[in-house]
Amino acid sequence: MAKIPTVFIDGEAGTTGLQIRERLAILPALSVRSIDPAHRKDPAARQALMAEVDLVVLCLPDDAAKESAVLAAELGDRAPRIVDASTAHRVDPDWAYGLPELTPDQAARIAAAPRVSNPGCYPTGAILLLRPLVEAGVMPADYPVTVNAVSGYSGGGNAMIAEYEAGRAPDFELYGLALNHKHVPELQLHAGLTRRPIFIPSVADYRQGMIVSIPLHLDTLAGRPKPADLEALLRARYAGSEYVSVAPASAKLEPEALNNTNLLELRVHGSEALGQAVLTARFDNLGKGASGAAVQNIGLMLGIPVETRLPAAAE
Ligand SMILES: NC(=O)C1=CN([C@@H]2O[C@H](COP(=O)(O)OP(=O)(O)OC[C@H]3O[C@@H](n4cnc5c(N)ncnc54)[C@H](OP(=O)(O)O)[C@@H]3O)[C@@H](O)[C@H]2O)C=CC1
Ligand SMILES: CC(=O)N[C@@H](CCC(=O)OP(=O)(O)O)C(=O)O
Repeated sequence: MAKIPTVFIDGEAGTTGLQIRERLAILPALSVRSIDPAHRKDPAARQALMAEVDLVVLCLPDDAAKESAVLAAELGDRAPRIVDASTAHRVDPDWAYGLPELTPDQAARIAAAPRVSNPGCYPTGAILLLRPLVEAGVMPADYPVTVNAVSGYSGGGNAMIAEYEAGRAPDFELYGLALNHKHVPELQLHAGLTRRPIFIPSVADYRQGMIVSIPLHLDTLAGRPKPADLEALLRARYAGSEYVSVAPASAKLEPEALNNTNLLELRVHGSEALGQAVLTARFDNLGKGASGAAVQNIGLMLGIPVETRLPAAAE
């Protein structure tokens, strides 16, 4: 009988790690190996476990993720394949960008890659909206893009969750107003933009769920498209996609509808008469924005079927 692949989640006790663990625990096609909690921050213990598994998932702060990638590389022939959930390697050309829907051949690239960098939650939505427009020539690569977004507080990991759940955080706030959010470089690179986009995230007092939105003046795009043309372009691009779909425009949109799934909905709202549109992406920041996406990538890399929804949501 073929050996069942083994996976070690480095950072298993964190927000992203726990959710990946829950999703992987129900899969018969792989086996999760856990580290002794007393040694979970010990580099030698982590490296020893890495040497015994086929794949390691890094659910760590950036510096610790960089350290783990070095620990894995030191193993040479015994190095496991890696999925990194942190920001550390998302614009590194030696790592495959873990967004299978990025281009028609990206899923195959991920399946063959030794090292995969899981995308940031906000860029996942923005790139899926923007890249098809840039590739089609409708949006010039130097277009002055603005991306607005709202996230549930789980996006900030254990520390932010504790602040919100203790009632010490505001109901809603904008942040990243110095315009230097850590997601801008990967958003720009993988959307195919030559001009740095403006990105304004916000966080509100609900646990999880995200909306990314991008306003457009249609007369500034090539060919002066109507909202329906943009919608048709996105529909054609994601036809047949298991997780990404194009939904009808709506007057209102709330961020929690896709929680605990790996689904992502794109919409083109707008008015032909006004020559204006707003593109939106709705998804779970912990699902397609993090753990669901990581499990999707693990399935591609190990060539096994996976359940990307949380077990509680999969019934
Ligand atoms: N939350 C989200 O929506 C998303 C998060 N990510 C990324 O995933 C990664 C993890 O984030 P998240 O799960 O939110 O963060 P958390 O703070 O919830 O979890 C991080 C975990 O890593 C542990 N840890 C810290 N340093 C080390 C170390 N040196 N060795 C081993 N373990 C260590 C922490 O332990 P302790 O708490 O004891 O320090 C904690 O258990 C980050 O890079 C984040 O940017 C990516 C996409 C979305
Ligand atoms: C609400 C909140 O604080 N969100 C986080 C992003 C969460 C995330 O996805 O970041 P990574 O994928 O890069 O780890 C932030 O803005 O820093």
